[in-house]
Amino acid sequence: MTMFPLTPEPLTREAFAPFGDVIEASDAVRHFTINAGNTERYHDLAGIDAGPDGRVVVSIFRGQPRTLPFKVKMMERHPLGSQAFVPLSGRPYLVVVAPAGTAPGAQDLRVFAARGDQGVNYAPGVWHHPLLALDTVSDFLVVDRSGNAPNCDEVQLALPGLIPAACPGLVPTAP
Ligand SMILES: NC(=O)N[C@@H](O)C(=O)O
Ligand code: NI
Repeated sequence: MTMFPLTPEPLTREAFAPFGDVIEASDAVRHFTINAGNTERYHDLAGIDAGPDGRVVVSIFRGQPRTLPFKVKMMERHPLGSQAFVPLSGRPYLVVVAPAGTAPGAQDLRVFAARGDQGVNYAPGVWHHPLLALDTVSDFLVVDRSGNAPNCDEVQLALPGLIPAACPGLVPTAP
């Protein structure tokens, strides 16, 4: 089985903008001091969307680590709402996305290496691979939609993508 080589890239707000939001305490986002100077608020970081008939829910995903090299054989999307992942374990992880719309092929995938202090929020309908924790069992706070209508479409990739063992974009968590 041939596979399509995928190259991880560092996660930045700009690069991830076509797919959603990056959730991080960066000087590039609006932030201001509150609580009589004790606390800095990094404000309004992600567009949380549960749609007209959904409810926003907060969960914790405890992910088992994936082994690299990793074959990306499927992708999924949530057409009715956004889905945000914020790491609680402080460890790097991988994010694989493709633009909302037509089912992606391996050549449409983007792979981002996220630091342990960066979260992501997938906009509704953005194709993504399910959680890709690395190295050790990792917890993530997840903010997404709960509702009655089905909200998870899956697609199998005719040609799998391959994430290499040595991910140049994987950087240690910021000090
Ligand atoms: N199925 C589920 O809730 N998780 C996936 O949506 C995922 O993106 O990890
Ligand atoms: Ni998902």
